[in-house]
Amino acid sequence: MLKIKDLYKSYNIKTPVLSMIEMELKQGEFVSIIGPSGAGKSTLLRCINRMIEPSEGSIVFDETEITSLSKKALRGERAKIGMVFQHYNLVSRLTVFENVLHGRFGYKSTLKGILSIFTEEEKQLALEILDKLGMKEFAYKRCDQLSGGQKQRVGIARALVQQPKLLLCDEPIASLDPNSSKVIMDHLKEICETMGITVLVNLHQVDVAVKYSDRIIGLNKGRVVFEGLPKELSNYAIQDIYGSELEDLIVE
Ligand SMILES: Nc1ncnc2c1ncn2[C@@H]1O[C@H](COP(=O)(O)OP(=O)(O)OP(=O)(O)O)[C@@H](O)[C@H]1O
Repeated sequence: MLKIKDLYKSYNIKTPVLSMIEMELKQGEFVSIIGPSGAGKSTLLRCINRMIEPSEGSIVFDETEITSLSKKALRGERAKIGMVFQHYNLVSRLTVFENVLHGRFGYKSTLKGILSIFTEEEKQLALEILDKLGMKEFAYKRCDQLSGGQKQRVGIARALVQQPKLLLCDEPIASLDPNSSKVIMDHLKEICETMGITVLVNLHQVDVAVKYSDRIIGLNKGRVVFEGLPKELSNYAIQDIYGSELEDLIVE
């Protein structure tokens, strides 16, 4: 359902941040991308929905070449790709319910979006998803009154209300404590397994990637240096992925 070929991205002419990226995801897979800080994980994720413009290469999602789409056509494809952010990206003065409904903007005309006109079905869907994530009782609370873990569940609900085929999660647990992290990862795994939504998640924690993923991709300096099953992630592979950063960690 997603096929990336020969993807390059450089922010300046000198050094590419991503080089020769090749990867494929199947429908319903749970795949993690791991790698040291600056390896290009966020850039890769954001190239997929063109929040960042790739420099070269092909990204075929759901049989559509994403890189050559016009702005209007891209909007339609983006609606099928949900995104979850490390810092949630919620409007803190609005309620949980309002934030979740923002996930429907991709399906609306600009005017209906500005006026926040949503159908009864859309409102029902938002409440059902909040219920699934254990957040229905908070629906009419302002988002600035929530804990980090609760905010992230709202972020996931906003992505799910898009009824996406693919969920891109950019370090969704990097700002959370271990208990909240587990709740979020369990929800993402369940969404993948029960709804058949493909989940691609950037993670800093190797143990979490091993526990939850069907497959792991290791990035170092913008290149894929590992791709395999969690059980294939040997100490050598971890060394390849983390390189000198791993040595720094051991010294500490
Ligand atoms: N807008 C930008 N302009 C210039 N360089 C950028 C920009 N965004 C990212 N970079 C650079 O691209 C490289 C990859 O950054 P990216 O955020 O994709 O890595 P990452 O693996 O997600 O890192 P982290 O785990 O710290 O978030 C870094 O060297 C970063 O400084």
